[in-house]
Amino acid sequence: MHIKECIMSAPGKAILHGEHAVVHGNVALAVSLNLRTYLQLQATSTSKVCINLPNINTFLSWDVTELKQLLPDSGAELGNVNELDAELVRRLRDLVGVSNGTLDTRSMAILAFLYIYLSVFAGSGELPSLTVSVWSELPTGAGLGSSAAYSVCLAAALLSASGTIPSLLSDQESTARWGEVEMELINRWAFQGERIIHGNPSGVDNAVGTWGGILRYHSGKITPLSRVPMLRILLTNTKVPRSTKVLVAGVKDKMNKFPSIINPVLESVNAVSCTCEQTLSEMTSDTPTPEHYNILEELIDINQHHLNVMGVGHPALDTLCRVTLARGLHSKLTGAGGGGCGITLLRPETECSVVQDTIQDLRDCGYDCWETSIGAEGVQQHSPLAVKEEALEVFARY
Ligand SMILES: Nc1ncnc2c1ncn2[C@@H]1O[C@H](COP(=O)(O)OP(=O)(O)O)[C@@H](O)[C@H]1O
Ligand SMILES: C[C@@](O)(CCOP(=O)(O)O)CC(=O)O
Ligand SMILES: [Mg+2]
Repeated sequence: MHIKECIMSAPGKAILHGEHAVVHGNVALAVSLNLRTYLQLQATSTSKVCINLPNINTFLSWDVTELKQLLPDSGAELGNVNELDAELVRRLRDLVGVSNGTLDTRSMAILAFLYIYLSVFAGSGELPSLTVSVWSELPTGAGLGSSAAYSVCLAAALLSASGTIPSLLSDQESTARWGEVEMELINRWAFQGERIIHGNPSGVDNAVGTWGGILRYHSGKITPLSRVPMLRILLTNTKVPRSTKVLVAGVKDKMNKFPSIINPVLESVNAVSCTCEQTLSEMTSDTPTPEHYNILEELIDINQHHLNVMGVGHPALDTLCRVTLARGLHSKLTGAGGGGCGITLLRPETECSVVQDTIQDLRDCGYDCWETSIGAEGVQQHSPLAVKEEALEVFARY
C-alpha cells in the first residue's frame, strides 16, 4: 500500500481560566504556546509498524500481520470518529499488556497511536508498514497540553498518510495548513486520542492544538477570540509530576460527594472565564488601563482559590503564587494542576528587572521558568526545510 510521508507539528496550550470546570460544560479560555510537538511519518517496506517516542523513552514495533488480527472481520465497522470503540480499546489493551484503569502513561501514548492508526486505515482493507517518530519541546504531563499536541499530530499525519485529507505541500511551500473541513476531522480524531490518554477530556486542548490562537471553549463550541490585547505571561514548571486522568477523576469524585458545594464552585469559575473574556474585549476596544490589569489579577487569585477547593492544588503551586506575589505578580495553576505548570500575568509596566528577579526566585525553588509568547499557529504540515533543526536531528536517529 502506497502511503504519503509527512512531517506535522502542533502547539501546546495554556488555559487562562476554566480548567476542570470546562470538563463539566463550563467556559474555558485557552491560548496556544510557542512550544510545539513534531511528528515524522515514514513509509517503510519492513511489514512493521514502528513508533519512536524519545520524550517518554518508548520505542516499539509490531508486525502488520499481528495488528491485522485486531481488526473486526469487516474492517469497515471501524473508523467512527465520533465514538470511542470500546471493543478495539480492549483488544489494544490486551496487545499492549495493560489493564483497564492503568495509570501507565507510556502505555496510553501507545494505545492512542494504535487506535488512530487502525481506525484510519481499517476502511482501506490494508494496513501499511510505517515508522512514526514524535519529538516535543513541551514538557510531558505538566499541564501544557502535550497529550493533545501529540494526538493532533497523530491524527493529522495518519489522516494525511491514508489520503483521507490531502497532503498539502507543493514544492514551493514550506509550511501549510488545511481548510475548515479537514481541521474539524483532525480535531475529532485527536479528541479520541485524548479520550484514551485522559479518560474524560473536555476537548479544549485538542481544539487549541488544531486551531491555535486564543479560544473560548464551551461544550464543544469553539470561538476564536479575535479581540485580545497582547498579554505577557510567565510560565513556570514546578516539575512536580501529575496525571491529568487522575486529577480529572478526582474532581468528579468530589462533585459526586459534595454536589451542593462543588457545583457552585464550577459555576463561579465559569463566571471568572466570562468576566475575563469581557475584560479582554474592553481592553482591545479602549486602551488597556491599570484597572483592567487589576481585574485580571483578581480573577487569577479567585480562580486559584477555586482550584484549591476542587482539590487540584499542590504545595509547589502555593510556593509559585507566594514567590510571585512577593514581587507584586499574580499566578494560578494551568491545566490539570496537582503540580505541573502555572502562569503568571506580567503587567505592561512590570520592569524587566522585576521579571528577571522573579524568574531567578523561581529557579532558586528548583522550577523552570520562562516568558512565553502566545497565539501560535495550530496544526501544520512542514517540508523538511521548514522544521526546527533540533526536531530533524532527533528524527535522523530513527
Ligand atoms: N511527545 C510525546 N511523546 C509521546 N507521548 C506523549 C508526548 N507528549 C504527550 N504524550 C502522552 O501524553 C501524556 C501526558 O498527558 P497529560 O497527563 O494529559 O499531560 P499534559 O497534556 O498536560 O502534558 C504522556 O504521559 C504521554 O502518554
Ligand atoms: C483539566 C483539564 O481542563 C485540562 C487538562 O490539561 P492538561 O492535560 O493538564 O494539559 C481537562 C480537560 O479540559 O480535558
Ligand atoms: Mg493532557
